[in-house]
Parts: sequence; C-alpha cells; structure tokens
Amino acid sequence: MASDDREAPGSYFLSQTAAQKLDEELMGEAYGFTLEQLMELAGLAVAQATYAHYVAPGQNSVPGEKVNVVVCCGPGNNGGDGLVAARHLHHFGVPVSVVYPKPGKHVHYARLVKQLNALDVPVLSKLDAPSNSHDALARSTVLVDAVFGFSFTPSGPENVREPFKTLIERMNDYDKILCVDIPSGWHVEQGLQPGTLAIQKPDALVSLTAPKLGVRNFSGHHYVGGRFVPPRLAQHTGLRVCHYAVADQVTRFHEKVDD
Ligand SMILES: NC(=O)C1=CN([C@@H]2O[C@H](COP(=O)(O)OP(=O)(O)OC[C@H]3O[C@@H](n4cnc5c(N)ncnc54)[C@H](O)[C@@H]3O)[C@@H](O)[C@H]2O)[C@@H](O)CC1
Ligand SMILES: [K+]
Repeated sequence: MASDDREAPGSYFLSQTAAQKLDEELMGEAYGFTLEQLMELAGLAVAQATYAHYVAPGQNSVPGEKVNVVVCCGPGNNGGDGLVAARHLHHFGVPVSVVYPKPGKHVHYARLVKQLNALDVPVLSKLDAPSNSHDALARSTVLVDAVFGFSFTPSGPENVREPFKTLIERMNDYDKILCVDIPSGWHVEQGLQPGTLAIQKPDALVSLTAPKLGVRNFSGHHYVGGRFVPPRLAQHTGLRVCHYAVADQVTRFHEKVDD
C-alpha cells in the first residue's frame, strides 16, 4: 500500500448498496465510463489473476501439469466479467472453455459470446463433474466462478434457482476455484451462511473495485482488480483504494483488517 493511500480515511470494504452506487457514479455524468469498459477491465483483471495464481511458474502451479480453465458464467454482469476473462485467458495461451447455462439478455453478452465463438473457445450449457478424480486432467482443472456477484439475493430456503443450483452443486466437486467479486451464493455483506447452497471452499478471490463486507474474513488467496476508480471518487465515497504496481491490473489484498 502506498503511504498516501494508507493515510486516506475510509473503509476498504463496500456494502451491497455502496458497491451498486459506486458503479452508478462511475457510469454517471461526472465520470463517464460505460458498462462495457468496466466489464472489460474487470474481466482482464480476473484473467491476470487466474494466470498468475494457477498457470505462471510459482507456488500454486505444479511443474509440468497442464491447466485447463473452465469459466462458469451467470446471467448478469458477473457472468459478463467471466466471458471477458475467458477471451483474455485464450489470448494468454491457456486452454479455456465456458459454461453458460442461461445467457443474459443484454446485447453485450451476445457480443462477448460471438467473440469467444470466433476464437473457437467452447461455450457449453452445463458443467460435467470430473468423472475420475485420479485423472491428471481432472486434477488440473481450474474453475472460475462468475455465476453471481454483488446483486445476488437469496430466494428463500432454496437460495439459488435453477439452472444455477445444479451448476453450483457441481462446482463444489472442485477444489481449485477462483471467484469473481464474491463467491457465488454468499451473502454480499454477511458472507457464507450456514446451510445455504454456495461455493463452499473458494481457493482464491478477485474482488472488483474493492472487497465487499461479506469477504471481510476470507482466508484464501485474495486479489483486488478493477483499476478504474478515480481518487476523487474514492475520497468522496470514503473508499480506501488498494495500490497497484505500475502496469498490473490486479494486486494482492492482504491489508490488516482494522477498520
Ligand atoms: N464496478 C464494478 O465493480 C464492476 C462490476 N461488474 C460486475 O457486475 C457484478 C454485478 O452484476 P449484476 O448487477 O448484473 O448482478 P449479478 O451478476 O450479481 O447477478 C444478477 C443476476 O443473478 C440473478 N439472480 C439473483 N439472485 C438469484 C437467485 N437467488 N437464484 C438465481 N438467480 C439469481 C438475477 O436474476 C440476475 O440475472 C459485480 O459483482 C461484478 O462482477 C463489472 O461487470 C463491471 C464493473
Ligand atoms: K462470483
């Protein structure tokens, strides 16, 4: 963290309302971003974190093991981030496919799928659980969880509706899961709720713009991406923005949680 960031007042964490409001401000009159721009930067950050965490030589990649990435996408903008990430991972040379059981209606999602089709990145409607856990390929499959983000609201005892209920159940068979913005099914402000269907054991997380209150006690590998918040907006909303190295789109979040 840069010293001037450390001295800034405010919180590292966003409530659900604050996250939605920040988005609106970024895309409003004063700051002039478009959703497509923010999604592209968010998805690029997710691809960079996935590459750094599972593919690049280092402590989390096994030498000689071939990584396959499956990006599981939901119907909203969290799913859109996943579609963008899949395209960048393909360009990074990583074998990648997409599971997209219920495409969202916004025209931009259709464009993102078209871009994946043009690269022959498979876009499938369901995730098949690994048939043989001893199989080397199954072991090296990494999942990117882009099913639900900060707009997820539990719907009663059956907190996730189909087809995402089945998808999340299947995803829980894997242990290398990197979550986009918040683990799917978690309460945005209260985190994993006992007895609910959700990603149970996320290995890594890329919080976008800033971590949400629900991941305050997240104990896995925590990254932050979405490098687009103007300092003036951060100051005005009381948000502490993480420091990024010169050309990086992601940074590690390992601040002592003291606010
Ligand atoms: N400024 C930022 O941080 C940015 C955030 N973006 C992404 O946008 C996300 C928020 O996107 P959205 O507001 O579109 O919402 P989400 O992607 O969080 O999900 C909304 C969708 O999930 C469905 N849904 C909600 N609850 C459900 C339930 N219980 N069972 C089944 N389906 C359910 C809704 O019908 C809706 O289609 C963020 O988390 C982030 O990933 C980026 O795309 C752009 C920039
Ligand atoms: K998610």
